[in-house]
Amino acid sequence: MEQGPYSLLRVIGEGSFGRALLVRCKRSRETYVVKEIQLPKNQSKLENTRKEAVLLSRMKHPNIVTFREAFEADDLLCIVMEYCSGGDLLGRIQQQKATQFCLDDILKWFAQMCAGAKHIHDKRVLHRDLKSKNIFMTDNGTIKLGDFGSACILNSSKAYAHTYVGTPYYVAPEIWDNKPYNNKSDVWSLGCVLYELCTLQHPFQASSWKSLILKVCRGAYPPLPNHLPYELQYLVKQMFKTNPKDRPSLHTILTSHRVSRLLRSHLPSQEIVREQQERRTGQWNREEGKKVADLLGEKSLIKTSTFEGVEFSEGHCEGREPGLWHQAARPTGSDPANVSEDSGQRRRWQRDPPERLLGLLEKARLKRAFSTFLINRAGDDPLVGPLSQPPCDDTDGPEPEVAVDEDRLQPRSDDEDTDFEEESPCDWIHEAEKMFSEQ
Ligand SMILES: Nc1ncnc2c1ncn2[C@@H]1O[C@H](COP(=O)(O)OP(=O)(O)OP(=O)(O)O)[C@@H](O)[C@H]1O
Repeated sequence: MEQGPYSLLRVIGEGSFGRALLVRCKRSRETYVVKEIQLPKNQSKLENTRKEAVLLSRMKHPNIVTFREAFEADDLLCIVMEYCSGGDLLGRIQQQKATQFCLDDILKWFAQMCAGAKHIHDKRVLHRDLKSKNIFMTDNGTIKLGDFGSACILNSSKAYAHTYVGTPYYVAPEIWDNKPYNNKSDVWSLGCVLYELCTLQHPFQASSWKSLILKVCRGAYPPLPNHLPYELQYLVKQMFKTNPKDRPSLHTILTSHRVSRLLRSHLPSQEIVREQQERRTGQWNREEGKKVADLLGEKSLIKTSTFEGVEFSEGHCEGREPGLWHQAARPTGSDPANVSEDSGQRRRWQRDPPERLLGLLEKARLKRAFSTFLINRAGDDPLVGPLSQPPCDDTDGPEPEVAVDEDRLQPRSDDEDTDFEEESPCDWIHEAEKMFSEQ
């Protein structure tokens, strides 16, 4: 590092993927963060990892940590990015001690998070590890989403010793149920961050895996304090819908949700203008998309997903079994309540708690609160997670009054939404089971 264009100031932390360093550019004297990621040995995977890292890092948006450059040193891919001197949001929340944030700050920060995450989703990229620790602040108080793409980079190579899951406290119910990660899974995680901003607490507090997963899968969280506006309470409730189809997309949250007006009044005006321009120029017009799809029929490059008005370019779906899209498609006019029954294995929401997972976790040693969660292929501790195993795994003591997702057995799709899933879902529960059986 010292011989290159940057000099090392200090190590600012070590995450699940490697170290984060604070460096100074020798020429400009500006400070940056360098994230080190271990590179795979296999050549073709190496190329993919490089490409993906750079592609993902190059997303440009005022609410996304800015990429500067990437270079390789030894076996490490080093991604140089903007340094957010205000630190991460988790630190900011912890500084508050018991003093609640004012509503303006909550709305201003949350609106910016949504704008950054929406930008990623518009490009068909999933963050997969949204949490207050991955959300940063600049010295002028702007919110920046960081660390997106790490998950994809990590997943892109089997040479890595891990299968990526996410951060358990922020992971949506469908992930515990081994369903594919989708844009609404990011919405769930942002719901957790919004809840933290509103209460300084995590919505799903638990002292055991079992309790955490059951709470998440039931969508059971202590309600927000009454003094917060109804729109926010309603939004949180919707973001914690256990069925991803019932959660609003970021597009809906920012444009046509009850809370949109409040949020948009807290976004900088340039963001509103930018977004309107993007909508005018870049995005598919729904009517046009439908016409093209009708014309081309089965051979269409554009396929409509479970939800109307959703366009997928097949270019984005390489390697996906084509049949799955057919399973996911719902004819116009069919009853959304039946979608989960009719739409095939991958879309079905299982109503039972994930027994398979709970059984598996009984065997796991658990540690490290709030960390990114990986299935460790090589180690003797296959599940590295956030909670320490209590003597009795059954309860968390008396439950406080909780809001439960009452509608979870009667799914109600948000037909206006744009939905997409990860491209190569990994059956991580199966991976973990295999490892346990080999031990
Ligand atoms: N762009 C940045 N600006 C300022 N601080 C940063 C930046 N990126 C990371 N950090 C800080 O560096 C430390 C390490 O971050 P890193 O993302 O590597 O792991 P993590 O988020 O702590 O853990 P995990 O990998 O489990 O998510 C954290 O304290 C984080 O706040």
